[in-house]
Amino acid sequence: MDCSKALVAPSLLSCDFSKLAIESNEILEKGADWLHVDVMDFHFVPNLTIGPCVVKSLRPHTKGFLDCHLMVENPEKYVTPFADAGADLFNFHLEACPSEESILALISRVRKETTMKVGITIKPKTPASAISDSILSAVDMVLVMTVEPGFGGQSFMRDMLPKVAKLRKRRPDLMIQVDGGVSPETAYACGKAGANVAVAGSAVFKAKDRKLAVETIKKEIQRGLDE
Ligand SMILES: O=C(CO)[C@H](O)[C@H](O)COP(=O)(O)O
Repeated sequence: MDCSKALVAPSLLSCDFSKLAIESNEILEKGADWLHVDVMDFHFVPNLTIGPCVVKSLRPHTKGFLDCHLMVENPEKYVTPFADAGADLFNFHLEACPSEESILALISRVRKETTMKVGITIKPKTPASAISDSILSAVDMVLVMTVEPGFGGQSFMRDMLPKVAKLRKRRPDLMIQVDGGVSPETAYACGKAGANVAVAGSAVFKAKDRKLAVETIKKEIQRGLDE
């Protein structure tokens, strides 16, 4: 995975669920790199969204990279269901795990039992230092939330960017994703801090010109990365 290249992962949370496969493929044709799947269980966050059955239904209809962000308690229970459903990336929350050992064990299990890439996510109140060096060197990606997880359409938390910069300094070769309130206006700062993967829901799916929105976010992330 090349972290010097800007990627845009539109959040399917903001698409029309009745046309999930159509919306997914259309946004890929318009330049999106990945499809971001927001999995919420109504316990870890106060919302209930997509589960493995939906991912399994979508899988045969798209070749898109399914970047699954699990906002769930007990993420270890979801490894087999998401692997069987055809997820490409299993990204779980640090806050959902009781200890560093349990996180490292879960990462190893995903690697041993599946072909999925693995990521770790931190919520706004969790410092970058909560991700130990062992965890940081074991994952393919870190996601720094730039809103409180649970809902699309919230305002971007610019004060999360120093966390991105700290993580980028600790692992220059890592994929770093930002999620929440990312738009053509906020993307440059994300790239400048060191994030190379932008999740964007409302800024893409609610845009009049979705292609332009994807292209602009990607261009702005890349401009920040290149500076
Ligand atoms: O993880 C999420 C919410 O928990 C969503 O991916 C995120 O909020 C994207 O939506 P938007 O770009 O509209 O903020």
